[in-house]
Amino acid sequence: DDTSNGTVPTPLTNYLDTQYFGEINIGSPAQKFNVVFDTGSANLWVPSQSCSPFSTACFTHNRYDASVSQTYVENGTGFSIQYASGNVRGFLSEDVVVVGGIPVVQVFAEATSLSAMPFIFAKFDGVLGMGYPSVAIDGITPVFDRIMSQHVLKEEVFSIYYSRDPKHLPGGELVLGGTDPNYYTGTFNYVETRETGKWDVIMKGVSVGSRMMFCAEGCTAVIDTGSSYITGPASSVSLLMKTIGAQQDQSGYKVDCDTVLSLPSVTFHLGGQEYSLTHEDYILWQSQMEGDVCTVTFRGLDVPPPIGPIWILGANFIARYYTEFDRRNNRIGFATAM
Ligand SMILES: CCc1nc(N)nc(N)c1-c1ccc2c(c1)N(CCCOC)[C@H](c1ccccc1)CC2
Repeated sequence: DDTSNGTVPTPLTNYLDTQYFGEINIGSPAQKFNVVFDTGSANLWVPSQSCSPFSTACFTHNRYDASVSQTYVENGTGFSIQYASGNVRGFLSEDVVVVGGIPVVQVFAEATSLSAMPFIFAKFDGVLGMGYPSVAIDGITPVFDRIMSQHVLKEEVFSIYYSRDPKHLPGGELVLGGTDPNYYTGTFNYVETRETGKWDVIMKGVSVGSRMMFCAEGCTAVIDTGSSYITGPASSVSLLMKTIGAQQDQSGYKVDCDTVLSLPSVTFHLGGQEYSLTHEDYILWQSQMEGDVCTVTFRGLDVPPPIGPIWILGANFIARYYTEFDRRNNRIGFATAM
């Protein structure tokens, strides 16, 4: 954790190209936790030692034990957070949190109940929200804001690299204070955030092959490191899936693996640039007992107004486009990932 040049890397683990998480420490002595660094939320929570033994998802993960930490400060305020895929309830505590070697005194939540679906599938323990303070539950100052106020970072930005192949090490990297040229080529193209307070931008359209099919009049896109997939309004995604010949089953959309090579690219128009994903980027090809299964990593999700309708560009987009989140200039930069 070399903060001498003001940039701090944290290696991430890539689980099946669908979950990316890195290690943080909480308390003294240090208690280790795997967390998703999540631009779609702005709170830190980890499972609590005091979680109910009936909460399977809590019980199968590392749990924070306040009673053994010399730097623990009691708070006790209630906490509840809702994600697109699951909710978490608990209470607030305060302790020293260390990210990439930088210590901050942080108010965070001890989770006492996690919705079994889908947290039983979580390979990570908790979530470290990298969103703006304006979306933080209970008005808690987020971790990155606490780090910025220490003035140890070269720039008030953070960047995310997600690898596209679980065998490729590291599975990813978070950089606080800058970017890591080892993981991108070319220059960054920037898009202003739509309203300061969220990591979202105006998208100018979504094309399939050369045809502009959705969002032609403009729409909102959230750049969300906490989502595995790309989501869009259910009607749009279902038309997109029909166009590429995908069938929907209970676990999402599938295509016949021998049609994969002929699938069209899907292009997202952000700022002055077109960001294309090919079948390499949006098909999850898994060889299973009953043969190969090709899952399309798009999901329909209708987010109710006033926030929705929105598109969420998640891990499969970020794996193709190395992303810099710039708090100084309220903008998001994309470069081609290595
Ligand atoms: C990181 C928190 C979060 N933040 C935001 N903004 N959006 C969402 N959707 C999540 C979220 C909540 C819960 C889970 C999740 C993600 N998972 C995905 C990790 C993505 O890692 C990058 C896993 C999963 C496995 C199976 C099927 C669905 C989901 C475990 C469960």
